[in-house]
Amino acid sequence: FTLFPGRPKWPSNVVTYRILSYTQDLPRSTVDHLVEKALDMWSKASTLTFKKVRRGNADILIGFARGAHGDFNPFDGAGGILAHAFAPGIDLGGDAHFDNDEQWTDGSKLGINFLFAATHELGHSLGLGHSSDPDAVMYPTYSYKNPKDFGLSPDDIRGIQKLYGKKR
Ligand SMILES: CC(C)C[C@H](CS(C)(=N)=N)C(=O)N[C@H]1Cc2cn(c3ccccc23)CCCCCCNC1=O
Ligand SMILES: [Zn+2]
Ligand SMILES: [Zn+2]
Repeated sequence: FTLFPGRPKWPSNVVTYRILSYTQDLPRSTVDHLVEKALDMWSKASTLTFKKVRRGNADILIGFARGAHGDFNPFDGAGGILAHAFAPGIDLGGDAHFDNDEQWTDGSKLGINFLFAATHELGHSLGLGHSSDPDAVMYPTYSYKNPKDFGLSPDDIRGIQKLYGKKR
């Protein structure tokens, strides 16, 4: 695993998040559920807990966008970069953006599995960089994983515990 330079992390073990925008590819409830599932994986492996907020600010703001969308990382249409997220910090820090030009799916082999991408992006939002382990969620390229046996690799778990400690 790798961490970001300076090892930015959230100062509190309670991290708030809010979903600002959705995709036409999946029902809102599915996006809500898969984000919660992704965060549950990270919280099970660490001392972190997550609180969803419906209004106002939050540490991690989650949204879908296409092309140029207000930060210095415009998306590139279908394929290529699927999403990006910022290391823990104020304002844009921790935020995760998903390219709405992708075909976001849940469970089907086609398109991009949203759960997998969300788990990867939220790893970045928590302070993890990329892993050289092809089995790691934090590996730089997307590959289809069977949702049944999809989960954090030992390398991902070592990384998150390095930053936030082991579950007591
Ligand atoms: C791990 C993801 C969830 C998030 C990362 C982006 S990030 C910032 N969060 N680390 C991602 O999108 N990686 C690209 C990397 C990539 C693969 N290729 C590319 C062609 C062009 C540009 C990028 C890529 C080859 C063609 C396949 C394109 C589709 C799949 N794309 C990827 O795997
Ligand atoms: Zn962005
Ligand atoms: Zn990445």
